[in-house]
Amino acid sequence: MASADVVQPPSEPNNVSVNNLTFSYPQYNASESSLAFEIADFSLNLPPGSRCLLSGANGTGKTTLLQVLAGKYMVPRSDVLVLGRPAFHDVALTNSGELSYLGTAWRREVGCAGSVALGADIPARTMIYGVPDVDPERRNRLVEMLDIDLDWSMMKLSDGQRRRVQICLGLLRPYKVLLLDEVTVDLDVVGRLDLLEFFKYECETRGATVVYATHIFDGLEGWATHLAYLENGKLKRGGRIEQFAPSLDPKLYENQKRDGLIEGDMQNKTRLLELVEVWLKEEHGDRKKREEEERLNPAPKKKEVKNPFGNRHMAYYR
Ligand SMILES: Nc1ncnc2c1ncn2[C@@H]1O[C@H](COP(=O)(O)OP(=O)(O)OP(=O)(O)O)[C@@H](O)[C@H]1O
Repeated sequence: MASADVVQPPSEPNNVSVNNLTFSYPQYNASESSLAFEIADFSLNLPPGSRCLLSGANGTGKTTLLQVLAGKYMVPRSDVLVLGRPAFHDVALTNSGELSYLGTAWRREVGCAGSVALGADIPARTMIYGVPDVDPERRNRLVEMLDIDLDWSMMKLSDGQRRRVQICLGLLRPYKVLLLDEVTVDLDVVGRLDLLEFFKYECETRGATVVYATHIFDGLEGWATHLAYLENGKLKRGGRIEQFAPSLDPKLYENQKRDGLIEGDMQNKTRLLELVEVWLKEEHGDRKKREEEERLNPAPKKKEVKNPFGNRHMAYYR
């Protein structure tokens, strides 16, 4: 057999693959500002089982990136692949539940079962049991873990209780890629840590991948396997977490915990937080300097060229 005919077993594909992605909002008119927001030349690969912390200052593009990964905006097919398939073009990814996105606007988007409004006077049971094709064991586990009382009236819930029901609805089907845009913010500490533990279990046992954008670092030490730090739409730092500090390796963390080398969680929580805090402060200083330079030497106004093919390469000339 000629060597060209030898079929090599395919290497395990990444669950998420972002390849030189460039994206700007379609309606954005860059002629209004020299500080046009754009995700630029962004690449990131996340293998099965990975848990990626998406971090960066306010307005650096975390939500935008998650929404592009979720297939909410059209980008060229090869730029964003989820499970090897184009996130925008392959609608079966979201329809099947293989790709799941839980964002801040999600309250409104999926906060209903059929025609029942989220705030209606119906029990949580109706909402949760209204989702078809769900493994009853998984449903029971989620209801228990999220400490949901199935008799709760959806009309009388606190923000945190309503959020628990919503998270449950979003996790009922076993996703392969889960995109989280700070959905744990309303949860109490125990609820949040239980949920993080559940995600970790799902990644380790089912090879799922989670991308989690958050400003809350409690409990992330020993949880995240990857880190993506964004600065103004660019991936400033990204990759396996231990490359930023060997002590952040989740396996090392587990071993140290087992051997009693980690005294209390507080010491741990600060390592990751301290790392990102330094980057945020650096970025803040750089931005102030840049803004001052731009104030002293304003750039000439740019003129927009209409691009009939969408938003990928917004072209401008002076
Ligand atoms: N629909 C939109 N149209 C145009 N510009 C937008 C839109 N949504 C967000 N932006 C802009 O894109 C940039 C990135 O916003 P994004 O919400 O992705 O940041 P973020 O990192 O998630 O911020 P935060 O940490 O505050 O949640 C901001 O400058 C924002 O003003």
